[in-house]
Amino acid sequence: MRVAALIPAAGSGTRLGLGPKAFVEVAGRSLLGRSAAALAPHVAEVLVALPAGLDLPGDVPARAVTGGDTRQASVLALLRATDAEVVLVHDAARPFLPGAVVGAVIAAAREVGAATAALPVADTLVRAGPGGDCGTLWGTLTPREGLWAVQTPQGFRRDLLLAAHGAALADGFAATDDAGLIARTGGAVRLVPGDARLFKVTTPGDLALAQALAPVWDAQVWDAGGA
Ligand SMILES: Nc1ccn([C@@H]2O[C@H](COP(=O)(O)OP(=O)(O)OP(=O)(O)O)[C@@H](O)[C@H]2O)c(=O)n1
Ligand SMILES: C[C@](O)(CO)[C@H](O)COP(=O)(O)O
Repeated sequence: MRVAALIPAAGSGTRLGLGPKAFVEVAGRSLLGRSAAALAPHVAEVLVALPAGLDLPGDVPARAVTGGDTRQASVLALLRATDAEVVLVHDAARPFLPGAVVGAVIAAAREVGAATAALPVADTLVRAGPGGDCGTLWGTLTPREGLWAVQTPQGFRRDLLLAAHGAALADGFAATDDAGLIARTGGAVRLVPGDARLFKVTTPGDLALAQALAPVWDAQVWDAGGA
């Protein structure tokens, strides 16, 4: 089965505040360039959704489409631009992607039809109510067992994901990720162990962390196994 990597990279990076986030560089390489380079060895083609009017950086070996107003719309544009049987959706904003995670997600997507990298939640989760800067503690979500933090890549049989996007479009339903759209249609999604280094660069604090990690990552001091 032919596998394509789909990279939504059309976000504006509002929370980071440095312009279109996929183009922000960490240790001399854009977030998008890092994500695309990690995926390329595992797939037949790489497709990227970009903000309207922007071109791919020269060092990104990929085909570009124009993204939409939301991540979900950008992924749908990517899905419509490929005929690969299996697609791997990965945020440009997650630049440190171990090859072992890519391989595991592809294998699970082939077997089950849908899969996502995820990590078990290790912190206590609370719901905030009004009051103060962050609110006051409203309640603790228990039990913590069974709660996972979802990462990307997420892998799917393309026909399943297209159908799930079609159903969401028809209902005006918005999800924060593609696995959620599959689950909403009643489809099974396999959770595959992700990696702590696969964090999403969302805030200035995340960017500082990425800048600290990049030299070690680039020196390949760590193996590509899960963490
Ligand atoms: N209309 C959009 C919005 C987001 N994305 C992509 O989806 C991924 C995850 O989104 P996020 O981290 O929220 O990025 P931004 O939308 O750029 O960030 P912000 O919400 O802070 O503006 C990113 O690779 C982003 O480029 C996209 O392709 N199209
Ligand atoms: C897809 C995702 O990265 C999984 O955790 C996440 O839902 C994206 O959320 P964002 O608010 O669009 O960054």
